[in-house]
This record gives sequence, structure tokens and C-alpha cells, in this order.
Amino acid sequence: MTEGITTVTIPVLLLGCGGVGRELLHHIVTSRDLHYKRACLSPFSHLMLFGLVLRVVGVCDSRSLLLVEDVATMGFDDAFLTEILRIKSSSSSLSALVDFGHCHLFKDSEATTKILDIACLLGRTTGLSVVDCTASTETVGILKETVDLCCCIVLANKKPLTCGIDDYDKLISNFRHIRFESTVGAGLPVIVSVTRVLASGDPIYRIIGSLSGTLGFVMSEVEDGKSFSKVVLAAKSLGYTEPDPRDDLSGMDVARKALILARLLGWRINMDDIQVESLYSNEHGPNSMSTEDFLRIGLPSLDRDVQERVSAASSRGKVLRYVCVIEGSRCQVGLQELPKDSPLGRLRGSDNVVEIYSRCYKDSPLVIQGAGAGNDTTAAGVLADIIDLQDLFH
Ligand SMILES: NC(=O)C1=CN([C@@H]2O[C@H](COP(=O)(O)OP(=O)(O)OC[C@H]3O[C@@H](n4cnc5c(N)ncnc54)[C@H](OP(=O)(O)O)[C@@H]3O)[C@@H](O)[C@H]2O)C=CC1
Ligand SMILES: N[C@@H](CC=O)C(=O)O
Repeated sequence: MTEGITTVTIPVLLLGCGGVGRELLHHIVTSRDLHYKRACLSPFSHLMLFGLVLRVVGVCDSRSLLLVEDVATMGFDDAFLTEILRIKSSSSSLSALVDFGHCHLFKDSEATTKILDIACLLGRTTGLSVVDCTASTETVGILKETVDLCCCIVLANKKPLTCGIDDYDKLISNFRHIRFESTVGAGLPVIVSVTRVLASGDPIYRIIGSLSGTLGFVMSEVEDGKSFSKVVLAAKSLGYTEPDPRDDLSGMDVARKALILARLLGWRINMDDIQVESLYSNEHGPNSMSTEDFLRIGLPSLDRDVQERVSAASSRGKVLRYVCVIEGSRCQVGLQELPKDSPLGRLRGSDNVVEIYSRCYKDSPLVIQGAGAGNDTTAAGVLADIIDLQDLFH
């Protein structure tokens, strides 16, 4: 420890070690020096110096929980975190790491019980950050219990916030302890912007945006003459899509983002209240075929339809964009034909854009634009959320 610097430690428990979760661990390891020394650059550094240390106490995948030997004092060292990355990148289970020693492995219901034990031990004293980088609804129960144990919650996963309204209310009941910036716009500061505008007493009456990195990328690539199926597969390999890309193509992923924003505005609505346009029909849905079959057989069968729609729009001098509108009592997501030179029409690749209209931002909306998908930018958003929580524990 550098002399004169007080250390602030945030214990982190990671749920989900896929594309985003692994990238988060990588960012934690590579940003250690920055986090430790950052406060020294603060204008107030002559008053108080503190170094921030993120202590990863546990990592969970769909099958098991890997824990440090002593959660009260230890964190996985960087060599071990790097080994977790290596093992999970090769699609192996976390159980492969038990041989390395200095850790414990828990499975199934035992893992859930253990997570709650840790939350109980560390929540009130240290504000354990429980970070959800899964794409599962199964984490909601754990997250709700950790709220009561005074833990902090950081979400990339949209599903916990888009379940029933009671679950939502519970999760945000301690608003200072939850961050979910990456659920909308990946690393873009959308949630914080909406929250700040609302907190200033400036009512937001309209949000319009293009909020799917995948659909933005797909539409602009198909405009350039590439085949829909190939472009969706490329979006998947670039880390833009959900684990099952049908979540993107059905509009459900954008609908979840719309619901999170609408609920943030105070709307008491559920998924059923959102009009959602899907790019495929039921015969290609999860009840009819597996993800693998959809990628192999279903996707190519959609090529012609999507190409025709894109070409028809182009013949009218327009482009197709998947648009989210929250206004009046309407919350709607779907394809729109837009002028090529409009703010949404000009979007390329995985970029998102969000326009926020309020009393202060009436004639000229507050616009947030930039990369809206990808493991790197999403994990960066999650890490910034974790760092943002540190002020609660000085
Ligand atoms: N990629 C992006 O651009 C963005 C992604 N997000 C969100 O980030 C989240 C993660 O996405 P991504 O990393 O691509 O997903 P992946 O499918 O790559 O990873 C999901 C991880 O969660 C684990 N998991 C599944 N169920 C559970 C469970 N019940 N408990 C604990 N772990 C579980 C999986 O385990 P196993 O390894 O055993 O399969 C896997 O490690 C998603 O919710 C997504 O919507 C948000 C914004 C942008
Ligand atoms: N699948 C999503 C990822 C971010 O939420 C997208 O394509 O925007």
C-alpha cells in the first residue's frame, strides 16, 4: 500500500461468466492500478487519499459457484481470475478450477444458500456488490433477498428489472444501492441521464431511440448488400446479440430496455403493455425450434423477406430502423422507415441513439449516441457502476 493512502475495498460477487462477465473480470484485473491511484488525481486529494481495491470473492456460472477460501478477508488473485477467464472461454465448467486449491465449489441449491450466507456476512458491513451478468430470470430471487441484506446490486441483465412490477419495486427499493446502466445502451450513460433530468424536476414526456446494437448493425449491413442470416451470425460472434439472437430479432430485448426506461419515468406497466414487432413468426420461435436449428435453418429462410423490406424502403429513399418510442401512454418498439439523413437513419453499425425530450430539452432534445452493444463496452459500463458505488462506503 502506498504511504498515506487509505484503502477502500469493495467485495464483488459475480453471477454469470459468459461474454460480458469474463470481460468484466478482465477489466477489473487490467484497471487495478488505475483504481488504486485514481483518487490521487482528485482535486481534493490533499484532503483525503484513498485507493480502491475490488475484491472478487466469488464467481458463478449456470452450474456452480466458486468461492475464495475466506470471503471475509480474501479475494481471488489476478492469476486465478485469469485462469477463470481461460477456463470459461473454453466453455468448461468452473468446477475445473477446484484443483488449483484456495477455493471452494458449491452446486445448485447449495450455491444459492452460500450466496445468501455471504450476502448476510458482507452486505451490511461492506456493501457487497452482487453483479448480475447472466441472461437469466433465475437470479431475481437471490437479488431480492440481497436487497434486504443491504448489498449493492449491479445489473447488465435486463430480466430482473422487467419481471413483475412487484419484483421491480423491490429491487429498486434502495435506489442508492442499485446500478443498471448497462441494461440500456450498454456502456452509454442513458439511465444516469434520465435519472438526473427527473431528479431536477424536469419532466420527461418523450423518449425515442434506436436501442438495439444487433438490429442497428443488421439493418445497416443488409442495406450494404450483405445477407441477413450472415450478418446476424456476425453480430453474434462480435458479442452484440443476446445468447439466443431471437431475443434481439423478436424485439424482446428492445422491449425490455423500453420497459426499464418507462418504469424509470414512473410508468406502472408490464411487458404485456408494450407493442412489440418481431422479425420472425412463431414457426421460428423457441417453442418450435432450438437456438442451433434457428441459426442453421431458420435464419436463412428469413433472408429474402428482410432483403425485400430493406430494398422497398430504399426505393423510397428511406432506411429501416428498429425504433423504441415512449410517449403519452404509448410504449412501442418496431421497425420504421426513416429518412436516410434523420438522426436515427444516419446510424451505422452497433451504434445506439436515444433522444430525451423534457421541459428543458424541448426544442433540442438531450441526445446520447455511441456504441450500444459488445462485451467490452458493456463490461466497462458494469465496472463504472461498481466503482460508482464506492462513495457509499467511505
Ligand atoms: N453483449 C452486449 O452487448 C450486452 C449484454 N447485456 C446483457 O449482459 C448479460 C450477459 O450477456 P452475455 O455475457 O452475452 O451472456 P452469455 O450467455 O455469454 O453468459 C451468461 C452467463 O450466465 C451464466 N448463467 C446462466 N444462468 C445462470 C444462473 N441462473 N446463475 C448464474 N449464472 C448463470 C452462464 O453460465 P454458463 O457459462 O454455465 O453457461 C454464463 O456464464 C445479458 O443479460 C445481456 O442482455 C447488456 C447490454 C449489452
Ligand atoms: N443484444 C443487445 C445487447 C445489449 O443490450 C443489443 O443488440 O443491443
